[in-house]
Amino acid sequence: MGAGKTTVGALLAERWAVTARDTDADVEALEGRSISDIFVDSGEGHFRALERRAVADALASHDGVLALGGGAVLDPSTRDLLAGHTVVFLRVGLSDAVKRVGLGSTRPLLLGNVRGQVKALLDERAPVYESVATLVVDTDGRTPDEVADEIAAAIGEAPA
Ligand SMILES: Nc1ncnc2c1ncn2[C@@H]1O[C@H](COP(=O)(O)OP(=O)(O)O)[C@@H](O)[C@H]1O
Ligand SMILES: O=C(O)C1=C[C@@H](OP(=O)(O)O)[C@@H](O)[C@H](O)C1
Ligand SMILES: [Mg+2]
Repeated sequence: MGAGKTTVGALLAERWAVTARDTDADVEALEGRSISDIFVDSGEGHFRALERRAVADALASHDGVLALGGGAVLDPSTRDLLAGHTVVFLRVGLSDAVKRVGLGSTRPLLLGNVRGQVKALLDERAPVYESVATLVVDTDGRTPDEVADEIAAAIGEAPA
């Protein structure tokens, strides 16, 4: 969270003249309620099931840049579906992540103790992110445009 997946995904799609999609937005559109409301009213487990389906649907039908939510790749079946795709890990350190999401973050997993939660999630998830990535890009101290430039330069044309 705060790595810039949603923001950089949209910029990259623009550079490549393809469409951008974001699985969080897909889940919200399908459910007609916000991610926060889904967590509060139906629980994280329900959100993860919706997310798993949204990622599978998008990978099957979408031809462009897809931004995932930060917890999506914790699901083993989602990791399997990503095999064969170009997967970019936007790496972010604690300080920049907290600055970007804000101490008053509305992201449900960060409520209460943003710094502590971000640190715990980064520590726990970094190995998983590295294991699924085909490209790792550091984002600390860089603008979304600079990050998108680096990805476009590393990958070249939009991947098939
Ligand atoms: N490289 C960056 N530098 C500074 N701010 C950024 C950067 N990338 C994203 N942001 C800002 O951080 C916030 C979270 O970005 P977002 O794209 O929603 O991240 P994610 O989807 O990974 O959670 C947004 O306000 C966005 O404008
Ligand atoms: O890391 C996570 O578990 C989550 C990240 C969020 O998306 P972003 O990573 O786009 O903020 C969103 O899917 C949800 O709040 C859970
Ligand atoms: Mg996002």
